[in-house]
Amino acid sequence: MAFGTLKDVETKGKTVFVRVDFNSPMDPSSETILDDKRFREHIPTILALEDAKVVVLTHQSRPGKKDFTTLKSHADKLERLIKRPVTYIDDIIGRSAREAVSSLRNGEVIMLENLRFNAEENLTMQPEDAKKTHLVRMLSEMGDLFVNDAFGTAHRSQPSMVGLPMAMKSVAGLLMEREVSMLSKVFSGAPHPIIFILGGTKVDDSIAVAEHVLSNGIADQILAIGVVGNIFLAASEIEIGNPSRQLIESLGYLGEIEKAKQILSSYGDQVVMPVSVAVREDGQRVEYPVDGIPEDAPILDLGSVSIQSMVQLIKSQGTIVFNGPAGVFEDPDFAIGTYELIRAASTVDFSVVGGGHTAAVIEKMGLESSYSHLSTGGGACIEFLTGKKLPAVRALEASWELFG
Ligand SMILES: Nc1ncnc2c1ncn2[C@@H]1O[C@H](COP(=O)(O)OP(=O)(O)O)[C@@H](O)[C@H]1O
Ligand SMILES: O=C(OP(=O)(O)O)[C@H](O)COP(=O)(O)O
Repeated sequence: MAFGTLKDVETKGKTVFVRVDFNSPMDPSSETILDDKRFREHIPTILALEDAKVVVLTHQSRPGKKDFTTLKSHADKLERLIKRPVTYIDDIIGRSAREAVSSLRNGEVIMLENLRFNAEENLTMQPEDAKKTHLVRMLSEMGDLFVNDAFGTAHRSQPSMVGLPMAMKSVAGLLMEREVSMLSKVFSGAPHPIIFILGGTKVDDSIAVAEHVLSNGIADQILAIGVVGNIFLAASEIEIGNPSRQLIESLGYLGEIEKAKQILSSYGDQVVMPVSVAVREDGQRVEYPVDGIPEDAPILDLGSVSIQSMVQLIKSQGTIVFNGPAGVFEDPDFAIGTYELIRAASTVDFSVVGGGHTAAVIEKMGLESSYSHLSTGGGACIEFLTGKKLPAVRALEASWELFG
């Protein structure tokens, strides 16, 4: 790693700012956190700082959204999970925040207010400009060390993510370190054959990943499922029916069909797509081969013939990267494709999962421990897999050069 980690620094007695990503699904009316996976993933980093004075920094949602809210419930949730008091401070850089930080004692933990309540945190800027923001100047004067553990936000070039590392000694937290190391292994060191299973609805991201990993010889094959699978079927001149075509249009992805065609013309023999699908007809699940999909029924899952052959293919892999479900798994009639592929992928030597929906199904199935890594990042994980260096990772590297 070209950045420093917790092993490289002394934290005892230091005032340590820890940037985490506790941005979680919330019920805005009751302020209840609906999924605490990100909290659980950051716990080892916070516990590793038990001799320090810990100041937790995070954001929740974005301005204008219903779940853009204060962090009282986040502090309560963290307190329950680490079984130590966590004091919520309803301030970021004002006098009460500064006083709370300066009066911290070793072993104490406080959480400052939602960073995005400060307008500067919502700006996208270069690290050198971010360093000059009021937010970064004030925060960096209050602490000795910055630990960035917020992998889920690592693709955002925002002041806390890229400015703080320019202003103070900074290292990666344990989650950031594990995410970067596990996702890097996909590019180098993971056992072949390597297959990328690309499903769900974020077609533009999936096409970008497919392009990168096929053109750079990272993946041996791509397995296209979900709406991504429908795009590849359409690119192969298969009639996918009006409802599925309309969904692609309404998501703004008609242009992706042309990109899928280009991928097929260069790497066609490495792209596996459905040979059979399940549609809804008269309220029932009905299966068809892809050359006989009805004109007026939506594709909602893989058909059993495809499920069987894809399960066999997945089981023969050394590595799988799983991003996005095979169908509308929220409806039990159309969940089997997603469940069977997830079960098969859990048997492979090295298995990495990106994407909240896929990870949530894996947790629900109780298969989390059978996977090598479930990323906490959605956009961050995808950007990483398209080969881009994430701004926060680059900033940690630059910081280590400056202060390490
Ligand atoms: N054929 C399909 N038609 C419509 N929606 C689909 C289809 N296949 C999968 N989906 C939907 O994709 C959604 C998840 O996609 P996405 O957000 O890309 O996954 P992830 O969060 O794992 O990255 C699910 O809500 C699922 O219902
Ligand atoms: O949840 C996040 O991203 P994700 O939904 O892509 O996983 C991060 O907290 C970043 O949030 P943002 O997309 O509002 O900058």
